[in-house]
Amino acid sequence: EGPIENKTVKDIPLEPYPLLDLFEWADDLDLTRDDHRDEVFQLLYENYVEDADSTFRFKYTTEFLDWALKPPGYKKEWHVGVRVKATGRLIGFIAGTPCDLKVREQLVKSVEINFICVHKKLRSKRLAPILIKEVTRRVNLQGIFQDLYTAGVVLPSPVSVCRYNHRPLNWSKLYDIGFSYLPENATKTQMIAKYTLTKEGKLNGLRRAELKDFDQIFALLQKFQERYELVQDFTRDELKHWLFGNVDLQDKVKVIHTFVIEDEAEPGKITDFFSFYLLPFSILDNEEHSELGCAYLFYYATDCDENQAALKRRLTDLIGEALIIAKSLGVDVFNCVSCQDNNLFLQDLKFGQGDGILNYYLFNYKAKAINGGLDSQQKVDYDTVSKVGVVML
Ligand SMILES: Cc1c(C(=O)c2nccn2C)oc2cccc(OCCCNCc3cccnc3)c12
Repeated sequence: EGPIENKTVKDIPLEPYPLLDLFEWADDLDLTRDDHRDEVFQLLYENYVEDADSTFRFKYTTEFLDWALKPPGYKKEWHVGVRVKATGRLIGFIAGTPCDLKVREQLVKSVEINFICVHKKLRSKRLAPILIKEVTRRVNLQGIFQDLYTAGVVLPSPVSVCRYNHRPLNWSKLYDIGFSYLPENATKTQMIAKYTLTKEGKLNGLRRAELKDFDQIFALLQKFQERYELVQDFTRDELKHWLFGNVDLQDKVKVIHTFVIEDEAEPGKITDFFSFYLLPFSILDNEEHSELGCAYLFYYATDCDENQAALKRRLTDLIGEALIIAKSLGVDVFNCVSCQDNNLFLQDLKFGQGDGILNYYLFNYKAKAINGGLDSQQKVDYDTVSKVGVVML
């Protein structure tokens, strides 16, 4: 296992990749400027569609982009844009963000590539491969030669494959918009009852995380993720950003929500934490509903280290709390991927398997395949846990 091609910075072209004559690189792009951030927002909002039949489109907030695109150590050169020369209009974008990895204990300095987007009207111009080459060139110039990215499409040799899972929180709305179906042997009342949550969870000591908890959260996650073969090697500042984001944001526009369990027997001691981020979808063709509230499970950890059965019970209770909180925030569906130890709680918490597959790619690094929690038919294997600890946005 290791890098495939050992390039050095001096092999890397200093000039940007050539573009078709009517385009130019947006070298001035600076996402600390509201006008530039809003241009990226607009491009993604109108052209970055997740589901195949264009029923839904990600409903970005600028707060989401600020959080996702500007973690500690980010480089503005890695926010790569393409403009139409004649009009200055932004029509292409791709982002790289710092993401040091550990692949089976090997430290791999890498960058996470995300948000690749080309304007709908310019899809056939082979711009996407040039965007990937250009952001890779700029990352290489900084001495980083490995990239991590995920895609629904199958490209040569993913390092891991995971599956989407969905937990309805507002079943009747998901049914109305055609996302959830009514099984033959069930009535709508029964389906609504199936997904109804209790008002309170089971765990005492649950509260929102505060910055004073951070040291314990950091230590808890470092220890917890020793069980995985692919993890992000967070600095303290990075994890603080990913779990607390802009601490001064009101709950209403907060993107990232992090909670802790404080040990009743030992006040001040944090035994568990979990987090999820909110990223709604616009519903494109439904007069009754215009938006779908989505929460995505993010990082979590527990100090429960007895046996698999105890861990299963603990994680089920912990993420069960996340469902109740997400529901109280108006979320309609709680999403997670078959990574981390998620397979332990998917069934008991009534997650359904999605038809979305998430391939993890590690560019320019040869690694034996890492268990993504799926069986040979790429269905969730509820009897195994994945060895993937990295949660991609
Ligand atoms: C996307 C997504 C969906 C849906 O498409 C969906 N759920 C309900 C209705 N729909 C149509 O369901 C998931 C389940 C697990 C992980 C997921 O996504 C994992 C990756 C999420 N990426 C979000 C993101 C991050 C950065 C930039 N843009 C988008 C998803």
